[in-house]
Amino acid sequence: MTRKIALVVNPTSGRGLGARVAPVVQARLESAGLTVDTYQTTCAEDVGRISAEVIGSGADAVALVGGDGTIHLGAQVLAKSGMPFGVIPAGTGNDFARGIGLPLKDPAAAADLIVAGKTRTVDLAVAQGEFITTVVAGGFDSLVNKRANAMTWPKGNSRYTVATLAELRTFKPLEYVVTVDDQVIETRAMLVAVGTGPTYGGGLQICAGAVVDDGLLDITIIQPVSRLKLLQLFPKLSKGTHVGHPMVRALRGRSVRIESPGITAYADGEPLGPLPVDVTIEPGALTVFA
Ligand SMILES: Nc1ncnc2c1ncn2[C@@H]1O[C@H](COP(=O)(O)OP(=O)(O)OP(=O)(O)O)[C@@H](O)[C@H]1O
Repeated sequence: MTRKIALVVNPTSGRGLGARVAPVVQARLESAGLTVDTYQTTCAEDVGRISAEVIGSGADAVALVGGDGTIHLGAQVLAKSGMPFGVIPAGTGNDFARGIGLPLKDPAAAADLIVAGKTRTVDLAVAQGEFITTVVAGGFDSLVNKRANAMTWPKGNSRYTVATLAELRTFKPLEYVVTVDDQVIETRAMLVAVGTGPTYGGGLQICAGAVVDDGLLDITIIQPVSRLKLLQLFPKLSKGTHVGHPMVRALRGRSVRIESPGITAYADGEPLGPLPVDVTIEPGALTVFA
């Protein structure tokens, strides 16, 4: 019997990349003999609504075209549904896709994984009643995000560089209480991150070494460092060479509470809400083509 795939496209992801790659993916799936129903989302709510409709519609699988925001929205209804779920990376960050080892710049190759039909299950974090597909973090990076979001200039990623430099001028290490399972850690830190996968921010290995299906959360505490050291840390995060550095404390656990007054937590690149935040793990919650 012909497999039927629902292709849910966020055309705005990756500043329009989603719209451009969708026809390529549809053609690839159809040429492999699959039946494809394509749905273009018109707003954020459409991603969950359409994914939910598709689960009961007789489709064999869903494929989402988009970035981490789109995957986050889709995961809210696809998690624990058992519905196999394909990802065509089309965002600016694509950290979920990176974490499960998908081809990031080759939509046809990502489509081929759906054609091949091999699936695996991956863990999701849960925080504030939402499934989180990559990383929850709060600290220096929250303040940079907040500042960057309030800026109208410059456009694009350079806004984050400007915001980082501006925030560095006044930033002081924050007081945290981090509870990992039964272990309570009271510490000053630059930021605390909790992830099921290794990266956020488009490849920064904040939870380097996180394994997406080990049933555990990876916790990173960046200890207080000088402004210069913090600036030096960011390029290291891209390469993952910060691992083992004395300023980086790494732990693993099944539940985490992050507390720090006045700090907003971010999850999958979007604001999640003010700390404190409790994070738990839902092992094997998503079934993905990979
Ligand atoms: N038509 C639309 N369909 C779906 N989402 C939309 C739409 N318009 C705006 N959005 C919003 O776009 C956000 C960004 O999408 P997404 O995260 O997939 O792309 P991105 O930001 O380019 O990639 P990344 O998060 O990987 O950096 C979504 O979280 C959603 O809130």
